[in-house]
Amino acid sequence: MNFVDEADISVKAGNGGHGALSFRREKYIPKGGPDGGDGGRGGSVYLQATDGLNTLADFRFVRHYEAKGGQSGSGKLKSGQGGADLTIKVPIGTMVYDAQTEELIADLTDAEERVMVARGGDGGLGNTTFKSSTNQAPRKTTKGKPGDARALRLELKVLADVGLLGLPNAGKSTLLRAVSQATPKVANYPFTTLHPELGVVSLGIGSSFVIADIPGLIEGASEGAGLGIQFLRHLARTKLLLHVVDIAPYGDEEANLAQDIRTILGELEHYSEQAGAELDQLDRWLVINKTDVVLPEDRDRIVQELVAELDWQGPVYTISAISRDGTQALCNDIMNYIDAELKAQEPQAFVSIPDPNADDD
Ligand SMILES: Nc1nc2c(ncn2[C@@H]2O[C@H](COP(=O)(O)OP(=O)(O)OP(=O)(O)O)[C@@H](O)[C@H]2O)c(=O)[nH]1
Ligand SMILES: [Mg+2]
Repeated sequence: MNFVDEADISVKAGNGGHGALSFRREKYIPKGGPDGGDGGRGGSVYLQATDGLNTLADFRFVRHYEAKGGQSGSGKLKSGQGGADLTIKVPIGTMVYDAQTEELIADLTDAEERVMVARGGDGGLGNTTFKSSTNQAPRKTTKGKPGDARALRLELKVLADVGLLGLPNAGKSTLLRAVSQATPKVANYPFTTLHPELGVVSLGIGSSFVIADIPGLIEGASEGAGLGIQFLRHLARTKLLLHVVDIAPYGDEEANLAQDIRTILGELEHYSEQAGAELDQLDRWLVINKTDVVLPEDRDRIVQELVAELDWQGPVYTISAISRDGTQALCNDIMNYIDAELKAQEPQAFVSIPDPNADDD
């Protein structure tokens, strides 16, 4: 499922420093020649791909980026210092477009790949440059050139880190709405969601992940009941499944949450067998939703009974997606989980093992 995260940013390279107008002034040298230095070049702006980011969420916090200007030249032939370049880190796979012309500037597919998106302005020339046989004391200098300014659109195809799983009407789409800017349809009837939808959850700079909402599953889905199970393949590459459960299915006098949960697990196993996927091996957290419709003491009792009946060993969360009660804590834990997973995947530091046969003197 291709979902494109987008961000609009503007970049401005540094202006060049101005050239200096100056003449040598020293004792015993009454008519010193010109000694005005050139201005420094302005800093350029680069985008660089890094594997530490997986969404464009950070660009919702900072939208404008500016590199430093060059310093002006000065007397004694001193050139102005160049402005420092600015390198903006973007996720691998970011496509960079000029927002005005729609031109594709770069497709940053490799780690550390870098592209200049705004060139720093050239420094101006000091008056020394204009000295000639006919003009020994030029007063001419030039100004630094302005750095490029550009509006950019960044696009990134993202994959879901977390998948929402559950019966129809459990509140999956409501949860996605509560924690991201995505606006999937929510309604009080089964099969409101017909297509998978993704949302970026952003918890601050450098902390974001992607959640996928898919249509609800029902018993027999793996045999084609309801909307079938085809959408489960979208969850195959996620790291974590959130199993969303309605704490008090409306109008269902004999609500049996444990049974509801087993139904979904059964379908998950069926699907994994059929498709050769290992969805049933993914980590799964229980997210008991709609806690606002029961009393707190009932909530705790229901959850305790449920965990005991299922012999559930994994994490359990109680939330109200509609009032956003508990959703922040859930997202924080997901972020920590994903960060820990990423760390575990990083190659281990090289360890050198001493050669036991080496001479030891
Ligand atoms: N009281 C209450 N109602 C909720 C809560 N979360 C969702 N709902 C309601 O439950 C109904 C179903 O919500 P959806 O988010 O559409 O459920 P879904 O799981 O996406 O359903 P499908 O797309 O059909 O699979 C809607 O009427 C929501 O307003 C909650 O925390 N509390
Ligand atoms: Mg839905």
